[in-house]
Amino acid sequence: MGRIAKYYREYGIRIVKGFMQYVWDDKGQRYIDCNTNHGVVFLGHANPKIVEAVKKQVEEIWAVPLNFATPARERFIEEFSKLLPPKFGVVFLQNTGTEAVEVAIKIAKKVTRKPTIVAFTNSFHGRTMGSLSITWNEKYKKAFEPLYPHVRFGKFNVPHEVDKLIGEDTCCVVVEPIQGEGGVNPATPEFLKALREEAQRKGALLIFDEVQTGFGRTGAVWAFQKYGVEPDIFTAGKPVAGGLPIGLAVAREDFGDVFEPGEHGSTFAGNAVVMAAAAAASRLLREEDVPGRAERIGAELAKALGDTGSRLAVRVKGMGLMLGLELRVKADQFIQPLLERGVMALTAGVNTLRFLPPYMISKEDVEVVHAAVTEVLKKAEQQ
Ligand SMILES: Cc1ncc(COP(=O)(O)O)c(C=O)c1O
Repeated sequence: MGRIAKYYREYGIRIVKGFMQYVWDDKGQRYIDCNTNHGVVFLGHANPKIVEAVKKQVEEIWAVPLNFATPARERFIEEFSKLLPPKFGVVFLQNTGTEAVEVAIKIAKKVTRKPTIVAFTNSFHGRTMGSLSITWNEKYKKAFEPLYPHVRFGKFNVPHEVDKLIGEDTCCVVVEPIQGEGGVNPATPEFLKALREEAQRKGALLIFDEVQTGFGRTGAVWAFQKYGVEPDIFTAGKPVAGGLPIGLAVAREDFGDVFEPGEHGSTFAGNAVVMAAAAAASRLLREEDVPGRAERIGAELAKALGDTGSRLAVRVKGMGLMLGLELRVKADQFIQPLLERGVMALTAGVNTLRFLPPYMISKEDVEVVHAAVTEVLKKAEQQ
């Protein structure tokens, strides 16, 4: 029998079931899911409203190429449009976050005809060759060089260097409003405003990568709405189809016809089952005021994480339900002890424990997470 290639750390746990904010292993142990498949399951595991839409679609039709119209895609665009600020009229459908970034870059290159992409320290944009080229951390990309050569990295959150960074050669500036993998680092409003102004001045497009921040997690539907700064294009992915694979770039209306037939494409993009899930997810997000809920319960989780009393804890970072607890020590040593206490978490950067729970996480769950984090930090202090 073959085996699945290994490039992820494994924790010796076999997950067999999930419902809303919880998953269970094959021994019946329950976990509060603050990992959510790196942020994907923000609307909960097997959320009945999404399950219903998927079941119905599976019995009708699964895959239809973008050459033809389908009711599933029509329902998706109708629901998803209600989540878009007026300036954004066009959606480019993909299957993953990294592809969303790739298509955003392709739009910028075609529109501006310039070569250089500006990105930032501690950025993460994906693992295909284009998105990897604008990812900061050497550990992800060293083995695969040479990558796309025309990339200039600037310092994240340093607004006074932005004018030198963005040049006449720049096709686009790509930035996460809150850096996820890089450490849960929110951009400052001054930084995003400086990028907006300078990109405009130099004829470059501003791209916000909202693959991790987007779709309600930060307390707004899109994180940039918290800043009052609008990009030309933004990406989304992870939670948009409730757990099925999706990635998309959303652009200004006038970029809608930028590609000639053949210049861009993707076999699975717009898959009917994914579209049905994404339509249901978009509707649920609006009807249940998911961003509002993320804001309120996120404030409680942030307070709890800031209240461990441990001298190993530095500070809580992030917004809504995208939260990091920065530590004085490496964070990965705490993932296994937290699993043993029924909490799934992630790391971000080297020293940050990251929490990306579903929006329906309860006050009782927050108390369990607080107790588990407090205990594992206390135990580490004593060693
Ligand atoms: C900001 C950001 N962009 C892009 C990606 C890549 O997404 P995917 O793994 O779906 O390709 C990620 C994944 O973590 C991300 O956080």
